[in-house]
This record gives sequence, structure tokens and C-alpha cells, in this order.
Amino acid sequence: MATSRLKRLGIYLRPHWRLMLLGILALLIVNALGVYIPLLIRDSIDDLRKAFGFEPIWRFVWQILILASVMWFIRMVSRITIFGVGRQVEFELKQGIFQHLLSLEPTYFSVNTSGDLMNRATSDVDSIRRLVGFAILSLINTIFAYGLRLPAMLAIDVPLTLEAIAVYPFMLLAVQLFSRQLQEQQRDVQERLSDLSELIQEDTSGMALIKIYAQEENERRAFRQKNQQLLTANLKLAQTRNVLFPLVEALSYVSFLILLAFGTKEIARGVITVGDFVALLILVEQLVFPTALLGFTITAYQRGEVSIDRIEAIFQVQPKIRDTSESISLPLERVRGAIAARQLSYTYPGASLPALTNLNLTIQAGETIAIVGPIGCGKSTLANAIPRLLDISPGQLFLDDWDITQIKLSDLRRAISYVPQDSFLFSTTIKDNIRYGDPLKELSDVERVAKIAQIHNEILNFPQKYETIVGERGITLSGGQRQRTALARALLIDAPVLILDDALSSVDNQTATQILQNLSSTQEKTIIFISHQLSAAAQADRIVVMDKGEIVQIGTHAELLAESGLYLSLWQQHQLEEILE
Ligand SMILES: Nc1ncnc2c1ncn2[C@@H]1O[C@H](COP(=O)(O)OP(=O)(O)OP(=O)(O)O)[C@@H](O)[C@H]1O
Repeated sequence: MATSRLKRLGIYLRPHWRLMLLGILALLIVNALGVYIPLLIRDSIDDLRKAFGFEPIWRFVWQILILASVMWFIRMVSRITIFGVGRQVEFELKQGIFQHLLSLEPTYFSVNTSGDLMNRATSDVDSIRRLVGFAILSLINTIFAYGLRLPAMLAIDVPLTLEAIAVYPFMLLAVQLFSRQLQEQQRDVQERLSDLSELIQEDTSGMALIKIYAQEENERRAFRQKNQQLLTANLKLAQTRNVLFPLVEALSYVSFLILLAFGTKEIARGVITVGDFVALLILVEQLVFPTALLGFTITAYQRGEVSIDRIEAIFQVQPKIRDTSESISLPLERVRGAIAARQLSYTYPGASLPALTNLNLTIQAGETIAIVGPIGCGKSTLANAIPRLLDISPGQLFLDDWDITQIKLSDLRRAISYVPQDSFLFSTTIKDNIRYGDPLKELSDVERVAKIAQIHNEILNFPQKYETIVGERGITLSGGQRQRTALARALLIDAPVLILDDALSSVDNQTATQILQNLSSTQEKTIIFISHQLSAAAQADRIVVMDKGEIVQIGTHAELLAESGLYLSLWQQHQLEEILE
């Protein structure tokens, strides 16, 4: 294992060194007792052969019983402590990964799929848990088992000991070879199982579509194919297990037979006593389990190594957008809400063309600005840049004359509420969804913003009103209801700047117009309304028209209609669509 990985392992284990030490000490005692008990049996047999009596038999029985109970108890302690450390490390790694992911910018998640991240946070963390729990426990146990038993066995009879353990390297090799295969097959079963679960999940949510297109037969066939793959994978796994475990057992019997064949001769020759022979038998048998486990341990190490790399790859990604020691605090009460862009340009990582080119724009505090333009002209990019969801260079975007890259991120984002087109709602009550940004708000506040977002009356018609659960475990909201709920959520945190990025696209034009009018007249906020709904946008104080990443026109609705520019043609097209609807 590379030193850097060993170092990582050390870092994971460092907080738990006391528990680890206790576990290792317990393992040492267990193994010492494991050697002592066979030697005690040896002495008792030899003593009894000299002078038989029931009294010494009972004494030995009690001694062995007590020692075996102590051994059982201490072994339990060693397992609880070392496996417990594994679970602790698993907990801390999961916590660390989640915390780190929370610090990364949204673009990271568009490149790294949630499936891959989930896999790392679950199955890779699980491999590390096995490495620090199971692998360390069995490695130390094997070292103690051999370290303490071999001298005792060699002291009884050197050639006999060597003959008896001669098959063990083969056992180790067999387990190592098979365990790799076992792990691969186990992973295959896991993957087949998740394929099947995915299909069930997709088909149950797309049931209406399956029926409309009469695809039941095809789906049944697809399910059968995946189910068959799972069955095959399970059978292969069972087959490997059914070969490996009897093989280990058979090899342990071979060593038993060798001992029987040569050991009895040694007894006859008077080199060893019957007690020695029995002790050797027990000691050799005690080495079967640690030897076999060592094979699994090697595989657990190898998998753990790969997993450490995969987890560390997440930790090594540093958030590009973050506070520095020079970041300034901007308390909410000091924010007025003026926004300025100066020569603002932005190119997405890997893109050949810029999404924004030399944008200049000043938005007064309290102004309602609409941003319109054809698909892909850069409206959302501008919206994402203001709360620094994108990595914007310094000196290009300003909030109340403060460069946004110099404001503490939490203060900047507290000052701006941003509603995207497809807002996410959590599987909880509609009330808790609306007060997500401030969970201590009263129902009266939630109702107030729901009224502004024109969703209040519809919520009152839901089965449990504001306590109705939405999402997977509850009722399904229409696109327009979801968007107005998200708007209410953004209004509740009462930020001085409100950005609506096509956030009312599923709401009819008339309602969207009313909502924007309402917001402009009742809220003392700077409102940036990005939309294709031109009749609503026409209500804004000023309209910014964008095309191919640039601002091509700015003015009121009336001013822009008087010019022969892009706005006029967009408006005419919009009018035509309204008539045709
Ligand atoms: N994550 C991304 N990576 C690379 N390019 C992107 C990314 N997001 C957007 N773009 C590109 O940047 C340009 C501007 O996109 P943007 O989403 O800002 O346009 P838009 O005006 O909001 O479009 P729409 O009206 O469809 O919402 C487009 O060419 C788009 O393909």
C-alpha cells in the first residue's frame, strides 16, 4: 500500500486510537488464552494418564470452562471495539463527504453524476469500513495467532508442527484467489439488483406512459431479462462459495490427517505424549480460521486502497467559489439592492464561446428589471452569476458598489433570493417547503407570502391544507403550483434582491403578469424577472434585451416598441402566439 494511503488510513484512525489499542490488547489476551487452554488440556490428559481420578477431572473441566468463558467475553470486547472503530470511521467519512459536497459549486454536480457520488459515499466508504474494521482485526488476530501458537507448537515437536501446517499456504492461496472472485461476484449481484430496482422505480413512475403506448409486453420482457441476470449472478456467487468453503474444510482435514499419521508414530516412539498430541491437534485447528481470514483480508486491503483513492478524489476538489480571509461582512440591513455589471464576461469551463460578453448594466435599488431574449442568449448565466453560483472574476459584478467576489458568500446569498425555473420541493409539508429558508417562521408569515405568490387559495383546497405533504410521499403538484410554492419560499426570506429565472414559465401569462405587478408594487425589492412571457415582462420598470451573450437593447416597454430592434420582433411573435393560443 502506498505510503500516502497508509497516511490517510492513519488519519482516519487517529481519533480512535484508544479504542483501537483496547481492541488489540483484547486480541492479544484472547490468543494467549487460546494457547494456554490446549496446553492445560495436555497437562490434564498426561496427569490423568499417570493417576486417574474424578476429582482432578472436575477441576480441569471447571478451569477450562472458566477460561473459555473469559476468552469468549474478551473476544467479544475485541470485536465490539475494532468493528466499532470501523463504523465510527464510516460515519465520519460520510459526514465529511456530505459536508464537502455542500461546499462545492453546482457546476461540479453537472460534471459528476449523482449515481457516481452516491456510489462513493456508500460502497467505497463501506470498503474503507471493512478495511479499518474487519481487515485490521483479522490481520492483527492472524499475527497474534501465529506469533503465540507457533512457538508453543514448535516446543512440542518441530517436524510434526511443520508437517501439520504445510498445507496452510495452499489454504491461504486458495482463499485469496477465490475471495477476489467472490468480491467481484458480490459486486455483480449488487449492480444487477440496483438495475432491477431502477427499472421497477422507472416503470412505476412511468406507468401511465407504458399504458398509453401499450408497452406492457416490452417492459415485462425487459424485467425478465434483468431478473434473469440477477438470478445468474446470484447462482455464480453461490457456486463460488460452495466450492471455497468445503475446500478450506478439506485442507484443514488434510493437516489433521497428516498430524494423525505422523503424530501417532511419535507417540508410539515416546517422542511426544498423548497430551502433546491432543494439544497439537487443537492448536493446528485453531490456525484454520486466521489463515483463511488472511486471504479475505488481503482482498479487503486491495479494495480498500482503491476506495481510499476514490474518496480522496472528492476531498481534493477544492471549491473555487469560497470566502477568503479578506472577505467582508455585509449585514442584511445595510444592503440596498443595487446591482451593477461592468464588462461582465463569462465562459463555461470547456466551452469554446463565451456565454456572456462585456455586459454593462446598472440596476437601481428597488427597480423591477425584466431580462428577455431568445433561447440560449445568456439570461440564466447572468442570473446565476449574481449570487456567485458561477465563478465570476473580480471587478465585474457589484452589489451596492461592493464587488460580489469580496462579500462573504453567506451574506451575499442572504441578500439575494433566487428562484430557478425548475425549483426543487422536498418531500415534506407545503408549510415546511415554504419556510425552508427560515424554519422558525409562523404559519401567518407562510400564508402571507403564499397569498402574494397566488398559491394560498389552492393550498386551502389541499387535503391537509398547509400540512399537506408534497413530493414522492405526498400529493403531486402541477408545474405552476410548484413554481408559485418556490416563489413563496423565496419571498419568505425577504431578501433585498429577488431573481426570478423563468420561474413563472408554467403559470399562465395573465397570472404571471398579476404576480409581477403585485411584487413590483408591494415589495421594496430589486426584482430581476427573466422570462419569455413578454406580457408580464412588459410591466417591468425597464427591459433588458439580450442576444448571443450581449445586451442589445435597454428601455421601457414603450421605448423598445418604438425602436426597430430585437424586442419589437420578439413582441410581435409573442402577440401572434397569444392570438393562436
Ligand atoms: N453548464 C453549462 N456548461 C456549458 N455551457 C453552458 C452551460 N449552461 C449554459 N451553457 C451555454 O451558455 C449559453 C447561455 O445559456 P443560458 O442558459 O444562460 O441561456 P438562457 O438565455 O437562459 O436560455 P433559456 O432561455 O433557454 O433559459 C448557451 O449557449 C448554453 O448552451
